[in-house]
Amino acid sequence: MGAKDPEQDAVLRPDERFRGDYPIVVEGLKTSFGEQVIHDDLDLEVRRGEILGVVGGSGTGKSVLMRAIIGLQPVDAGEVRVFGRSITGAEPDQVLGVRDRWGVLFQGGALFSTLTVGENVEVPIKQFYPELSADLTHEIARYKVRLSGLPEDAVSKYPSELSGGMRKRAGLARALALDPELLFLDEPTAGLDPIGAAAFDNLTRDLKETLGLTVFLITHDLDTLHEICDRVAVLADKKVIAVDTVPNLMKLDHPWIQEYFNGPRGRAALTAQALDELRKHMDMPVAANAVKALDKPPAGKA
Ligand SMILES: Nc1ncnc2c1ncn2[C@@H]1O[C@H](COP(=O)(O)OP(=O)(O)OP(=O)(O)O)[C@@H](O)[C@H]1O
Repeated sequence: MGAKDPEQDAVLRPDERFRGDYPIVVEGLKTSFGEQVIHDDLDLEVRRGEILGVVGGSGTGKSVLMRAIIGLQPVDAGEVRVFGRSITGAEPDQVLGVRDRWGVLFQGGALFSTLTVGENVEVPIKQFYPELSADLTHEIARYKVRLSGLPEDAVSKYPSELSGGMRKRAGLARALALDPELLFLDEPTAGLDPIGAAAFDNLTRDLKETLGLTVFLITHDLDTLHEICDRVAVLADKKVIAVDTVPNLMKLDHPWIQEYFNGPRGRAALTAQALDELRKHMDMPVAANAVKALDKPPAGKA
């Protein structure tokens, strides 16, 4: 548990990266809207350097949990600590030095429609580093847009001029604006075609590996869970009922988990992942034959 780690609760200097084991610790969280209790005694720890997938049925409170962690959701009970600092009940200026260490891609991107992509990325830079020159701010924004896999000319485009996939990447560029250590992604591949979704997954994994990010990733996308998540947290019954790797979760005897991971869509995602692995070894006849067999559409389908 994080409290035993001497680095866990150390106060960070602005130039220092978090070195504790758990950048996010949630203990005994309770949230509600009026009479409707969303979370009750929920615990969660996110490990440094992992991509943690967060899944659960619609309305189980995945987005509300993310909002509670970043301090946008009032909390009835419990505590949220990010980089060892308590977020619950803290005034915004008390968590300065923490808020600029995370980036958030909200569902739908949440870009300002009247600003260009570049200007959108500049917003957090200007907010947290107003002393930077306009030239340097533009340059950083341009770099983040390129890092997110957008072409150079996207910098001067408005969100309405971009495809859905490009808008997600623009939202990601803004989330990366401050060189975060922690990235929150709320359903980043929703609405993308499978090729666009796979490309976004690859980008997330590459960024995690090259920038050393910890990623809190809400998703319904089984391919994403199989392909890039180190562990997955399952929300049900107002709590996180399990956190583990996908293969370990699949062994659990919970009805929702079984239906989700071992149902037809879960099995299809697993087959797709197996095919990807086998395609890397097509020089081996056994792999080539297996790909040929598995790639056939099921009987009765065109
Ligand atoms: N601002 C709000 N006011 C009242 N109820 C809310 C508000 N935001 C969320 N809720 C309720 O909280 C519950 C959890 O919502 P949340 O958006 O976290 O679900 P989710 O697990 O992210 O769902 P989905 O997978 O459909 O996006 C839902 O019942 C929702 O109606």
